[in-house]
Amino acid sequence: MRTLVPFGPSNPLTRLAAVLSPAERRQFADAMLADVLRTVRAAGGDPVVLATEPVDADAPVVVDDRDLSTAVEAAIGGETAVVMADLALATPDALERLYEARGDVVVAPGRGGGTNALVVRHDGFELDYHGASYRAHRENAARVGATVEEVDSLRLGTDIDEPGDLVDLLLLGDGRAVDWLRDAGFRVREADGRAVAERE
Ligand SMILES: Nc1nc2c(ncn2[C@@H]2O[C@H](COP(=O)(O)OP(=O)(O)OP(=O)(O)O)[C@@H](O)[C@H]2O)c(=O)[nH]1
Ligand SMILES: C[C@H](OP(=O)(O)O)C(=O)O
Repeated sequence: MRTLVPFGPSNPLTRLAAVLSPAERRQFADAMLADVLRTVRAAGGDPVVLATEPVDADAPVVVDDRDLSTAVEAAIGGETAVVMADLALATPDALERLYEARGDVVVAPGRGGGTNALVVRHDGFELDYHGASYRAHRENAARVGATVEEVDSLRLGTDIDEPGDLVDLLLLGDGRAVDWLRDAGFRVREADGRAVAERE
């Protein structure tokens, strides 16, 4: 399935600014993008990077500097998946479940109310990313009479946004992003019975 992978490489991952420098955030974002592209291909998908500026990537790149929802809506055509570039825990199995779910709209919600992955098979469906986009996308589907299927997946539901997400990647990840984190000195430490990510 054609799979758009939105990517904003200019000052990415600002919620990780407390633990990564601007240059490190860009390197880490690139590593996660590479992992997502590889996983999309392994699931049988056909990735297209939808970026705000030209980037080097192992996939065709479409450049559109308009806001995320406008750019995704313009790039969708026919049956299209949208998989965020910060889903560094995504596996081929999880993406296959997304592709195989029926429904005019298929949503994999992210923790905190986001829409981490989508399949759109309905012409009238409007995109509304940021904020509680999961809720907005369900409402937008209902408005145009589109059926919605939800994919309940830890690996699609865990986007890497905040320092607290890094422990999930260190424990469950398997790719360039987790290698980058380890090379940067991040380790899992147990503190008061909880696992936390810490930089050496
Ligand atoms: N094409 C495009 N992709 C975007 C844009 N904004 C964010 N993205 C991508 O959409 C996905 C989810 O966005 P966020 O979680 O907000 O990522 P981010 O902007 O790097 O991180 P924050 O600065 O912490 O919000 C990531 O893959 C981003 O690279 C945009 O304006 N255009
Ligand atoms: C783009 C946005 O990502 P988040 O900021 O929730 O990670 C969303 O999923 O609507």
